[in-house]
Amino acid sequence: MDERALIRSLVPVLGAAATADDCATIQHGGEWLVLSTDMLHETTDFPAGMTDREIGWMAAAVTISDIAAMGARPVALLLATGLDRPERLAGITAGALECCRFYGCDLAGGDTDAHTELTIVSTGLGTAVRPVRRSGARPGDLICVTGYLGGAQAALSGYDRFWERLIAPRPRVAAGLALNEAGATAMMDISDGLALTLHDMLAVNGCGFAVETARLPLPEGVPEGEGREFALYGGGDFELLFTVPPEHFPVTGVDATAIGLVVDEQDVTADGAPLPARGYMHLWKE
Ligand SMILES: Nc1ncnc2c1ncn2[C@@H]1O[C@H](COP(=O)(O)OP(=O)(O)O)[C@@H](O)[C@H]1O
Ligand SMILES: Cc1ncc(C[n+]2csc(CCOP(=O)(O)OP(=O)(O)O)c2C)c(N)n1
Ligand SMILES: [Mg+2]
Ligand SMILES: [Mg+2]
Ligand SMILES: [Mg+2]
Repeated sequence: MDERALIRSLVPVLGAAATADDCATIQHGGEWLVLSTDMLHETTDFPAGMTDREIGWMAAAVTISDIAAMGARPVALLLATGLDRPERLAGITAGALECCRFYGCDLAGGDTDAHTELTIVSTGLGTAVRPVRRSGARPGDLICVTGYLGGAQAALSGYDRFWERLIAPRPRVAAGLALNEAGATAMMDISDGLALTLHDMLAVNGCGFAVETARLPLPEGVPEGEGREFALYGGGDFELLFTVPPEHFPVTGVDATAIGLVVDEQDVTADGAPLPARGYMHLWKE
């Protein structure tokens, strides 16, 4: 059993909307509230060598990234920490606070508990006049990504100069807001690799995604074949994947690359061949 299959099993129980986007959305007054929560564990999410401060930054960043992915502005974050050792709380909180301040978000509360494995749940609130959803892609739109892909996986594979990229994700909040303003039709963040993310988009759109691998922005100094594997199937980059009508791209102030086209045929392809839904996923033993 994998995480995606398990989440799909919730659809008949909760309805499709509960699992359709990076954030839950609630209409409130003249705007929308967006809400996201993410759980991180020491063994699966915090590579050995990370400091508690870096762990705190990462925990806040993954949630702020989901808010950015809606084209929303982060407002407040709650941090629930299950601690294996009580002395870790100070460093974790300092790191999360640093990240929140950087993005203009209030670290407004949380919860503290004892736990065998360090486990952090960060829950974030943001606002948008009109959130950008994962659905909304239209045939003829460009498929684009911000920044470059594969850096976090390059670090995990021994390319030490990408270490910062792995441990200190930089949510693309300003880009998300600008892309919303510029008319992006669909958006999500790339936490689990480009291929899996495109398949997540496919699941909620009535069209398909055709990518050209020669266009992928890759980690500099990594051999091209390896860099492409990292970009397609490695997790932890936290860039934005979005679709946008060609006449609205590029967007001033947003570092992004067009990597393909939204097409009628409901499939994800790379260079014309089906792209497998492979990437970073949590698994359970059968
Ligand atoms: N246990 C759960 N109950 C309800 N909704 C869930 C649960 N797990 C995941 N989801 C929803 O499924 C979608 C996909 O989750 P996830 O892959 O974690 O998204 P993201 O990578 O953006 O955090 C999200 O909309 C999330 O809110
Ligand atoms: C051991 C390890 N592998 C990979 C990463 C890079 N990384 C950080 S968060 C993340 C994925 C996001 O985690 P997940 O629980 O799937 O969150 P979500 O997709 O819900 O945002 C990855 C791959 C890491 N930090 N540590
Ligand atoms: Mg996301
Ligand atoms: Mg999540
Ligand atoms: Mg994930």
